[in-house]
Amino acid sequence: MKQHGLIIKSHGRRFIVESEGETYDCTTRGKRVDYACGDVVDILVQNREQAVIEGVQQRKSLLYRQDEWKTKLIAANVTRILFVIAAVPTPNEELLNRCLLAAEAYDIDPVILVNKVDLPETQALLDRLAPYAGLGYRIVPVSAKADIAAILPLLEGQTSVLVGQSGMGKSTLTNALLPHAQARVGDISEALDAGRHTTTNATLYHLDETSQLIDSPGLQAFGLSHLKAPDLLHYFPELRPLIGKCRFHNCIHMQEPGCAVKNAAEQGLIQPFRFDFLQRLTRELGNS
Ligand SMILES: Nc1nc2c(ncn2[C@@H]2O[C@H](COP(=O)(O)OP(=O)(O)OP(=O)(O)O)[C@@H](O)[C@H]2O)c(=O)[nH]1
Ligand SMILES: [Zn+2]
Repeated sequence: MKQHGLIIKSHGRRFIVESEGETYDCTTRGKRVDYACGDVVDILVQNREQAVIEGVQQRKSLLYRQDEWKTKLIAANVTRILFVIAAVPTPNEELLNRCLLAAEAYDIDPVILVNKVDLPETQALLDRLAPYAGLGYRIVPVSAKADIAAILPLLEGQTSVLVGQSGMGKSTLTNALLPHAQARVGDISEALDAGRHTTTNATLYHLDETSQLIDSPGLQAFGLSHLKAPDLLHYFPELRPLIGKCRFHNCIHMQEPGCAVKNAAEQGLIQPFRFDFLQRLTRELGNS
């Protein structure tokens, strides 16, 4: 029997799918593994516990992670990205910028969660992030250990994902947000959960009827190779007004004369880090 389901857990080649009140351990056809937590899939039920994924419904969004070797899927159909950053360990601004760009490319409203506000070093980080608030990004200070109330309204009616560098407090935040949801997914058998710490790519938890939270492991880089260099200005809020202002319509803002973006950078109208980031990304996408 064919039916729709929601992937709530991905473990390499296996997926846990929720469908019509039941949970199935699913394999895929052939060698196909390009499914992600949050995907709505077509499944063929085989018995009470097993099914096969036959295809995937069109996605509203798809986030990728990238390591030295390859790109993998993080989560699908996410509507809210919560980027977790903290003063300790040293935050990676490149990762933040890649996350913001991935969000912009899908019109997802990203929120920068500044965790560990109890640490004295946090003020310096908030000062460093001020330019991002200037670009319109919401910055929400929290403490996973003391007070997470500011996060709750951000989750309502959304499929949210917490992402960030290892050590920023994602697991602590997730545990604080999930006391109820943990119990709800408790009916997935222990066997399916075995190896969770080594192989689970992501898990989706139901917070309430309309809100989900996807938990994914710490990541080094967002995969952005699906983007096209000529589209990049659309994803930088501060550069959008310059679209169409360069002398050459196909300007990629590297060496071209009459480049409005380069002129703006020279006049200090763009944060140097953001301009460098645009150029780095243009080179990266050009080579891919
Ligand atoms: N002071 C302080 N420490 C925190 C806070 N939240 C988390 N931590 C600590 O930060 C460290 C890392 O937290 P985790 O939740 O394991 O971080 P993570 O981002 O999930 O890291 P990975 O599991 O490696 O991806 C732990 O020692 C936590 O106790 C906080 O609000 N304040
Ligand atoms: Zn240009």
